[in-house]
Amino acid sequence: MTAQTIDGKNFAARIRGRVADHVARLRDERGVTPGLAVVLVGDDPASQVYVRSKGKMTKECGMESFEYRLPETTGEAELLALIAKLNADGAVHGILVQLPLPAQIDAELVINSIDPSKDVDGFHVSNVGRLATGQRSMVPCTPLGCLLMLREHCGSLSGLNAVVLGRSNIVGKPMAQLLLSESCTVTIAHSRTRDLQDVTRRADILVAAVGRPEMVTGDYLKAGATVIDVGINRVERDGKNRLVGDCHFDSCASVAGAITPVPGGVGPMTIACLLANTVTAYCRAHDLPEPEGLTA
Ligand SMILES: NC(=O)C1=CN([C@@H]2O[C@H](COP(=O)(O)OP(=O)(O)OC[C@H]3O[C@@H](n4cnc5c(N)ncnc54)[C@H](OP(=O)(O)O)[C@@H]3O)[C@@H](O)[C@H]2O)C=CC1
Ligand SMILES: Nc1nc(=O)c2c([nH]1)NC[C@@H]1CN(c3ccc(C(=O)N[C@@H](CCC(=O)O)C(=O)O)cc3)C=[N+]21
Ligand SMILES: [Mg+2]
Repeated sequence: MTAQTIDGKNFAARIRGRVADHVARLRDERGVTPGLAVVLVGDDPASQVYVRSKGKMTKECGMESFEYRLPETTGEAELLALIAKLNADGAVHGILVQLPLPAQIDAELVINSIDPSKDVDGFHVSNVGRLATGQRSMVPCTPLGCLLMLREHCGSLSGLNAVVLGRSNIVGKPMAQLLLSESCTVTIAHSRTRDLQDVTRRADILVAAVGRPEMVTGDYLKAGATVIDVGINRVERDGKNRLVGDCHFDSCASVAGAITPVPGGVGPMTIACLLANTVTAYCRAHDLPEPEGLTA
């Protein structure tokens, strides 16, 4: 038996199409254009790729893209001043500060200085708290993308056993919150979890976000499980640089019912959800109806 591949690339393109439709309607009916500001500090090559890709897709959806590239040596005060300016800018509806930040900058302080209503990453402590308490919030893009794929593939998630592998603030924890809101029975596993395979083998849904290339093999899975592979790991194989997930695709695909590939799975969905969040932020700021099916 071999698992169905969940095509995140195709799904993401459909989401961007719906975002573009919504943006076109805002322009035609109100003469307005949502704007997204992306701030990159330093010159990490992978971050540059993502930021370029985000800017390109923002424009393709008809929105305004504002890009800020600051040197690696940028001070905290300078970055805070830029964010204060973007918070006050009426043309900017979403603000994303690319992580990780250089060591001299306190990332927590910077994130919490973003106006929560413009925090399209959903990392501000106010959005984290609102998500955890079931209040309307901006939802982190990667977990939101995973949720949309799961809803599309599984329908109702109610009562399913979900195991989230990883407990980071940007993926694991918000993913667990979203699955809990869908009435899954949620287990969060991490590096101190004992008998990990016994835990993951109970999962109807497994979300892998560990940052360990191909760690999850078929032995970790219950037959027929739905596997969402968040991992983005650059490895050298046969002298070539390749991108692999946290799951060993072939061995997982022989046990799972469905699985997302890397590349072409969660990654493109993350960017699509960033664009969706920008439109959602615009609509909330102006008391307009938000796009349907693109929020948690
Ligand atoms: N597709 C996308 O859009 C995105 C992809 N990513 C990718 O997702 C992956 C995870 O990212 P992120 O959450 O930021 O990573 P972090 O490094 O912040 O967190 C990794 C988590 O995995 C746990 N872990 C590490 N090793 C093991 C192990 N051997 N067994 C069990 N648990 C383990 C850690 O446990 P502990 O807490 O105990 O240390 C930690 O909770 C990375 O590959 C990253 O590149 C990230 C963001 C977006
Ligand atoms: N403030 C902030 N918000 C983020 O959302 C954020 C961040 N910082 N820092 C880095 C991580 C990582 N991330 C990815 C987005 C898209 C792909 C993506 O599109 N991946 C393609 C492949 C791209 C390639 O070939 O490199 C794919 O999986 O198919 C991957 C990873 C967002 N992140
Ligand atoms: Mg830092």
